[in-house]
Amino acid sequence: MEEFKFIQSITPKYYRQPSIVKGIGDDAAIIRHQQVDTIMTMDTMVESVHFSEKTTTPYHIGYRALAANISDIAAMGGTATAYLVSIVIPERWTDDQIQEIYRGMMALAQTFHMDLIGGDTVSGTALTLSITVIGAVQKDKARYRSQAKKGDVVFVTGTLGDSACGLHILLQEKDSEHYQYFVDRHQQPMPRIAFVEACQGIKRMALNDVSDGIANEANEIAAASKLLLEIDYNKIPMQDKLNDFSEQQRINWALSGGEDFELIGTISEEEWDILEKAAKHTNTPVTKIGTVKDRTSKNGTAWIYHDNQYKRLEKSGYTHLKG
Ligand SMILES: Nc1ncnc2c1ncn2[C@@H]1O[C@H](COP(=O)(O)OP(=O)(O)OP(=O)(O)O)[C@@H](O)[C@H]1O
Ligand SMILES: Cc1ncc(C[n+]2csc(CCOP(=O)(O)O)c2C)c(N)n1
Ligand SMILES: [Mg+2]
Ligand SMILES: [Mg+2]
Ligand SMILES: [Mg+2]
Repeated sequence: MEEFKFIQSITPKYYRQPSIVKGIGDDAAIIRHQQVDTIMTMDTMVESVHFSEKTTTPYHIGYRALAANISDIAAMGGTATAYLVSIVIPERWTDDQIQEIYRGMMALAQTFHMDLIGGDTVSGTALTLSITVIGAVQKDKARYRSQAKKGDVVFVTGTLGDSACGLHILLQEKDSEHYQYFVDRHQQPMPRIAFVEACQGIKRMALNDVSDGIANEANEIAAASKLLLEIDYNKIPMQDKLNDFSEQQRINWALSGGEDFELIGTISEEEWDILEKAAKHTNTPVTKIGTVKDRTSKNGTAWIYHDNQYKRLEKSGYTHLKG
């Protein structure tokens, strides 16, 4: 499809958010926020790095790419309002497949009441989706990685390792009907926006979303807060069906598999009750998995208790550039 026609085909007929003063159709979009802080985030998904023909249909490529970005808005404690999509389209991709990618994004955008307000279209060699999401959070209510305090509880939402297990099943072409749950968790992650919205009454909370695996994200909170995060391996929430796989696979997936798009955070014991209520209210499983400590020489790192010993939880998740 010709570029102008393509842009026309993905232009929304109306905008859901009143803050959008100008959407698609000019040199750039305009958003007007007055009483709230604006959140901006961008993540990119590339064919054969983040998805392949074996693992993801065009619809799910769009869905997942937008979900990964909305997850970062949730990790800041906000709500997502609008998004911009830069797409690199190789020649062999058909018009229908590209429309399917947009259908996947539009389905999720509808769930979160978001608007597509711009982007860019170019031809190239690997299908690439680079998405910018704009969000909003009550003034001074953003949840930073640096907000952990000594004595805090470390918690995670949902279960960990599901997405990596789903990826394994898709790549190995295992009986995916029996394991459809894991495949769905890989293809259609649900960002925890409802939960963070329900947490608005909480005074202080550190948050990070699980894109690379908690072995990374726990270290990121420890580093930003200049404290030590101690995690008990036996408390990490995992699906029962994960027991069908080896202990080594389970550990790898839960700690370093990534792409679960759950949240890992820290909160004071005093505010835990409010968090539990928010979790119940939004049907979000939450599990205490550790504690924040102040150990001068080890601050900035995460540790894990497993098989009766404490070990450094090395950053072991997915990294794109190897030093
Ligand atoms: N190429 C870049 N140019 C400018 N800033 C960048 C670039 N890459 C990452 N950043 C910034 O670095 C910080 C960390 O980014 P990172 O992508 O690691 O976080 P994330 O999106 O939470 O993780 P993930 O990419 O695994 O989902 C963010 O503030 C991000 O905007
Ligand atoms: C086909 C295929 N192969 C491998 C993976 C696994 N994978 C790719 S990127 C990433 C970390 C998050 O990336 P980022 O840091 O860019 O957010 C992971 C776990 C996949 N999803 N699909
Ligand atoms: Mg990123
Ligand atoms: Mg993140
Ligand atoms: Mg991200």
